[in-house]
Amino acid sequence: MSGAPPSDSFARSPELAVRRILDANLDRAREGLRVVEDWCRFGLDDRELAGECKDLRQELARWHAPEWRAARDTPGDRGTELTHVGETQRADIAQLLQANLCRVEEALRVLEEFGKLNAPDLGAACKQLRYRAYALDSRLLPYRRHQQLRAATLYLITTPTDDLATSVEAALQSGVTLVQYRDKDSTDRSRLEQARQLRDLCHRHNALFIINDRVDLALSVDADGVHLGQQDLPIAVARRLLGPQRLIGCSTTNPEELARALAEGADYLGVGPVFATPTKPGKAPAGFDYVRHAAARCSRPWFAIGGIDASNVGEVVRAGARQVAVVRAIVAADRPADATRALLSQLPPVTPSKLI
Ligand SMILES: Cc1ncc(COP(=O)(O)OP(=O)(O)O)c(N)n1
Ligand SMILES: Cc1nc(C(=O)O)sc1CCOP(=O)(O)O
Ligand SMILES: [Mg+2]
Repeated sequence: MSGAPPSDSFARSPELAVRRILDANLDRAREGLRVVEDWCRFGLDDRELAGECKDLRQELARWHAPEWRAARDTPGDRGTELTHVGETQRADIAQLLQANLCRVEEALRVLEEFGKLNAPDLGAACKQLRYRAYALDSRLLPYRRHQQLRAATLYLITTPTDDLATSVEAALQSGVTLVQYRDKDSTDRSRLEQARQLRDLCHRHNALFIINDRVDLALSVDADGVHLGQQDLPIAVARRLLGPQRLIGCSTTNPEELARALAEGADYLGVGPVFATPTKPGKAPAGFDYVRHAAARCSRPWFAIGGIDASNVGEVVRAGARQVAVVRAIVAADRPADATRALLSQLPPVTPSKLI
């Protein structure tokens, strides 16, 4: 390194710096917990989860030594102006919760590491608190999945292509938040590899990742759920295998199938085919009457599917759909990003208040 140090932080005593780190991260962890707690209390009406957040906050407050508070120097903190764009906007409650849980977990990890230097008891306590924060995170996971499902207006379903990951990534970057891996032709080895790759991609972009047909594959790659048709495993069998935390979608073509799928506990429905489509050859279109029926009767998220693209999605929305699923309109498009935007611009977003 040459020249003068870039900041006077080099001149601070390491001991003072560590006190400031402990002070800042004790606050950070408690603030994040407060956000999660208020949602559990006022949004979910879940006394037990709210109580766990409160317990964690109080436990942290007990560790906050006066000498660490005294080390605080907010005007001299060069980090207060570092704001990432993602911190000023949250798409929905699910994202807000996820961001705050991450904040808590990160702060606890920092406390654990720096605590090892001059507060080993704090370090050890924060390790335990971090495990409790992970447990809280996984108890909120099903709720976050349902929120995201309800907020997703465009569902991308894949079909094998030369560079599927590139198309899926373009769609994710353009606003898709729900992806289904559907591959009827490949070997299981290749499905496993592709599913892992797409799962990583989706989770990096905070999108839900669903597997078509195969409960075993969904479990193997830790997907968010599975999509089942009328000829696939019954919902009850899939639920036993997947547990209550993962999503199960079910294809329906008429009012009877829709009523049965709801009664059997599907988390969301496919409603179609709206139009005849070469992606599902031989399946007669259910048409707009069935879309209107779903709009009037379906209390859970449902996706109009079959032959939908940017040129006809407006009609589907006018028939009552607010969520649609597509294969070719994105995967076979010359520019998947443009195709995604063209579809999304015609699908009104769900306002956060409707997600509660
Ligand atoms: C969202 C969504 N809806 C319907 C389907 C079709 O499922 P299925 O009838 O099982 O047919 P295949 O996709 O397995 O050929 C779907 N995949 N997704
Ligand atoms: C996979 C699938 N299921 C349907 C159903 O009605 O259940 S229609 C369909 C194919 C949708 O593909 P595209 O967007 O290319 O028309
Ligand atoms: Mg199927």
